[in-house]
Amino acid sequence: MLSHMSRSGVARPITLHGTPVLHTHCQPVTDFDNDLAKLVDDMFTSMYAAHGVGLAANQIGVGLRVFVYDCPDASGDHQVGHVVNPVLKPVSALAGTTTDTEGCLSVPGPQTPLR
Ligand SMILES: CSCC[C@H](NC=O)C(=O)O
Repeated sequence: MLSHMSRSGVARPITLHGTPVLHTHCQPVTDFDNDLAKLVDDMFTSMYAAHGVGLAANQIGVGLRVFVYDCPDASGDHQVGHVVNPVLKPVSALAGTTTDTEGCLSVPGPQTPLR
């Protein structure tokens, strides 16, 4: 996989709320092949083009369980990666809390305070 600074992906349009792919369960990835690598590269390029810090595959119209991120952590260091077939689990109270705001590239405009 290329580093995020030298990716050769293609920026695809961001899918907006109301588009069926955003309202349908995404499918697990079963083939870890060049198509997946190209998808991840396109996702990074699309995310950066949209000035985002995270992007799911269905936000560029692909109904697969994949997301990419490039977020500063609490120290300001960028954490960059991609996740395939994520599983959501409750976070321990020991994980601590933080405050920030969050929006969604597929719902342009609103920002919600987080804690
Ligand atoms: C890590 S939450 C990211 C939220 C948003 N990305 C997708 O909609 C963005 O602002 O990039």
